[in-house]
Amino acid sequence: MSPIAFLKMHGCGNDFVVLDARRAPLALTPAQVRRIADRHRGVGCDQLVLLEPAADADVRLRFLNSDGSESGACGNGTRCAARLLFEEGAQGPLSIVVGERRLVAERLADGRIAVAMGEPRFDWRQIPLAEPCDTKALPIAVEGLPRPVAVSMGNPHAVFFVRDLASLDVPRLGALLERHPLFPERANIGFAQALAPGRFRLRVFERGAGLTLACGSGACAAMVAARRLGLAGDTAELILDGGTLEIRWPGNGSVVMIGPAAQVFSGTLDPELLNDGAD
Ligand SMILES: N[C@@H](CCC[C@H](N)C(=O)O)C(=O)O
Repeated sequence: MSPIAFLKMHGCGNDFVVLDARRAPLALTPAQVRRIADRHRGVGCDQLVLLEPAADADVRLRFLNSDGSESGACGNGTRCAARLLFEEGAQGPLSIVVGERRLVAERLADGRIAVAMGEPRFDWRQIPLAEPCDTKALPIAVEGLPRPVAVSMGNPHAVFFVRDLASLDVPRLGALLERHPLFPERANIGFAQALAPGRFRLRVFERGAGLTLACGSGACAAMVAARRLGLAGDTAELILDGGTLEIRWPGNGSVVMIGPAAQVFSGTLDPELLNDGAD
């Protein structure tokens, strides 16, 4: 196998290995994904972003978590891929296909990327949940936490609104809740604290990647959940460990996420890293 070029990018510290499969198809096994994402023996990242050709859009994106699993959404990864296309000379707005969803990305005058992430879903089957229940207050009772809100942004999220985020052991609680029996496909677990009207502190334990510095779809889910509970208006600032995202959602239609996307370095993957006998 010949060396494969990659780009290292991040959005608010949520980091990605970006691989371009628009001209030559690239099929990676979960074990290969895990080796590339390994922070000691590979390049290291929270997710791999695969750019693929799309007949009726600018690009199709696939997102692979560091544990090798695939996700139907990744907000920060979408902004990074959009930035790459803009750097290549594409003129916005960009049409981006992710699974069944069609997203739209634009570059703002201040350099930030805005992505219309599609409509949030609230039906228990769409999250998905293991059984019918009120998605505004899931029947999960863990260590005195309030009941979480469930939202699908193309991937499953549960958001807990807490009083004191700093006092929570997010890695431990996240790992416990990601695999709660109510989530047949596991879930991304967000912990949000209201700081002021329209401002929230948020930490997300991501399905398949653990605690990350930022989760774009998690920020969208938290804002939508806050609005559903009457805790937010049409826009909110979500302050994550690695930076701030602005989220807009007027109560219907697509959720718009605005934030930075950065390029860090480029390189080539040694074919040995992709050798499935290398573990
Ligand atoms: N970091 C992402 C979300 C990546 C996928 C997620 N871990 C999942 O499995 O659904 C983001 O910025 O949205």
